Amino acid sequence: MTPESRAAEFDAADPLAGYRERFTLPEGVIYLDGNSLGALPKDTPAALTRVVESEWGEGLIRSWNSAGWFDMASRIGAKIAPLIGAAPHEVIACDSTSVNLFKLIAAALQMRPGRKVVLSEPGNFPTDLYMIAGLEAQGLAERRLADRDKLAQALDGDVALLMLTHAHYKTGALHDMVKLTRAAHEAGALVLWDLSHSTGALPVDLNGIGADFAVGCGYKYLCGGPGAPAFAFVAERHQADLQQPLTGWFGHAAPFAFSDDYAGAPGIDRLQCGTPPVLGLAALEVGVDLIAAIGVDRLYGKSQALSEFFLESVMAHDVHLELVSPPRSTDRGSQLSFRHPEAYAICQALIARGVIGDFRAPDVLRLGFAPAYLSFADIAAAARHLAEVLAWCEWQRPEFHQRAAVT
Ligand SMILES: Cc1ncc(COP(=O)(O)O)c(C=O)c1O
Ligand SMILES: Nc1c(O)cccc1C(=O)C[C@H](N)C(=O)O
Repeated sequence: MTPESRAAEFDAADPLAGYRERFTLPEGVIYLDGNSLGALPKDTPAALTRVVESEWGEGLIRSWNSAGWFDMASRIGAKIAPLIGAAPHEVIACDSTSVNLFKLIAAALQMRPGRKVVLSEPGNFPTDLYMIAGLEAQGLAERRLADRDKLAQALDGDVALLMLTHAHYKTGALHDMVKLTRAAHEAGALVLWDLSHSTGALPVDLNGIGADFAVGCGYKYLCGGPGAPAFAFVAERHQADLQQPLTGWFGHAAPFAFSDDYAGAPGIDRLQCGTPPVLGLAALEVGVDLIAAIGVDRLYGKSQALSEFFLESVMAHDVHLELVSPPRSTDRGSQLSFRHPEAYAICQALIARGVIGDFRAPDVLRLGFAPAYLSFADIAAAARHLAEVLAWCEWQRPEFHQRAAVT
């Protein structure tokens, strides 16, 4: 049986197959980069048009109240909450992941006086490490990096915060959230999870594991669009004492009292800073609604099946690439990464064939399997394209070696 005929059987039995129609996917494109920028939900343009033409155009400033603009950040946060095992009042959609990291690292440091170390791992997503560096330059933090198998040992009495990305951006390798959260708490440290590559693709149970803080992107599996607002989670038990450093007026308990003195809002709203980006939030809400309607457990099941089927299909074509993702689907996020010295050119050759994956320096070809809109036929076709690119050394063509600014 060819991968294509197996794919036809899988697609026929796939309960999520119908959701593909809810997304705009260009003809001739197999999109394996939904882990970087999620596809466009078909309902998004109309939702944005409504917000622009009716709420902004007609409602003008009245729409802050009449169209619910004031509550959007917490309303969308509450919709993200069940995807990550949080209570509705523990999540807010705001700012970028980088900015939310800054706020929560600083808040955590303040909650652990006498401790300055923020522990993470080398090779974590750069912005996570850079945000620690920024606080280090202010004299507020001390960065400590330990390889993933040595993290538990590195948790000593100086560590204020353990900060890790659940699904690694490059390899997809998952951390054991339960074990590491427990180890950090036993050492008296707090824990901040970056869920950028998990949210909307695999289930996470923040309250079940007793996590303190979390952040994540809105533009990946949540399909909120380029530059979509991110989200932040603060466990209820920390909300009353949380002091975040970006004390803008939208995080004030009474912004329209216009007082000279800052007083943080009582709950998760304290994490807000300036005026929320209403258009970005409007697009994010459509993506979150759609992903929540499909259900994260079903998405996870399909994501595992897609990546397993991709591996099976490339093997059927006798392709042998070095897999840098964990071989078992239960140990990885919704992606597969392969190492090859010519990974960049291979990625470009695939893009020229309409298979959009991405390259992560220096030598990783990363293929994301966003389960909401990919079919098994896509996977079979992508595997065949990869096999042909390699067999025909298509990547050797000089045009595939010219590097673009954004990869
Ligand atoms: C793990 C992780 N954290 C953070 C980010 C980015 O954060 P921001 O939205 O601030 O660019 C990304 C991707 O860009 C990511 O993969
Ligand atoms: N946020 C991105 C951007 O503005 C341009 C290009 C890529 C991105 C990404 O999201 C990269 C992504 N976080 C990654 O895992 O590599």
